Amino acid sequence: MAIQIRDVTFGYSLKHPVFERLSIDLESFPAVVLGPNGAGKSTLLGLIVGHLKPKLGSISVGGHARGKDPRRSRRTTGWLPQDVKPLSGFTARQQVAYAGWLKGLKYSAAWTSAAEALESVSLSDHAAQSASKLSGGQRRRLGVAQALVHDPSFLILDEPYAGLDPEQRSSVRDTLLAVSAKTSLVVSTHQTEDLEDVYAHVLVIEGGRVIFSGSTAKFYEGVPESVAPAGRAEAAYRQILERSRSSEPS
Ligand SMILES: Nc1ncnc2c1ncn2[C@@H]1O[C@H](COP(=O)(O)OP(=O)(O)OP(=O)(O)O)[C@@H](O)[C@H]1O
Repeated sequence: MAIQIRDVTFGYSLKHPVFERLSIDLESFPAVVLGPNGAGKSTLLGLIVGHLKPKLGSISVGGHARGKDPRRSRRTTGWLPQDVKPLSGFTARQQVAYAGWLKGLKYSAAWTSAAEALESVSLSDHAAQSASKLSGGQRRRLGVAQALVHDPSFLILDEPYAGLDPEQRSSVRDTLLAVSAKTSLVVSTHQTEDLEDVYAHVLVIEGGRVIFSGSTAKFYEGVPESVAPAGRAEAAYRQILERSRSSEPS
């Protein structure tokens, strides 16, 4: 179950493409996408999900071309965008069930799966609460529940840890570890502390270019042994950025 991106060009405006002839193969999951602000992480995930359309090139997810069968894409892919909007007048469980129904579940299955999805992100206690009254962190977890309610083959999460306190982060991380056993997970994050525990593949992008794509072990290559475990991912990331910047023509 791979994700293949071939010669993709995409921009929000014609003058400023975010990606030009971008090609990426993702075959090992969970995969994490790292990169500075504005690197193109959310745009890349939006293209993989099919929420954005490439101007040129092609994207295939699990052997199926994106854009050919939108209903199939919705059924097989779960998506957490950066901004999770509460639906006015819906409880948390109703919102998650509605997301499941939109993705092809029957009403009763969506209702049952919504309770399970809320449980997996530790939101069961808020299932009957109005979605618009959830805190920022709770809303983020609601978004994760919405993304996984229909048991998708691919789960694409844009900054699932944003705005979460350490306890909530650890709860979402445990959820991701659990779901990664049965779904191909792609996560964009600035959170590198748990990288080694969760991800098999690391992708680093900067300025719309891939500057690293490889196994987590390869990502750490060259980090001195003297660096403490808590700082190793950050050191590896900085090393890749510095290497890429110093090899750019001035
Ligand atoms: N809706 C939009 N309209 C116009 N330009 C956009 C839009 N969304 C993103 N961009 C631009 O596209 C580029 C890539 O942005 P993107 O949000 O994909 O980066 P990112 O790596 O996810 O950043 P961050 O870490 O800040 O979330 C940036 O130059 C950004 O300004």
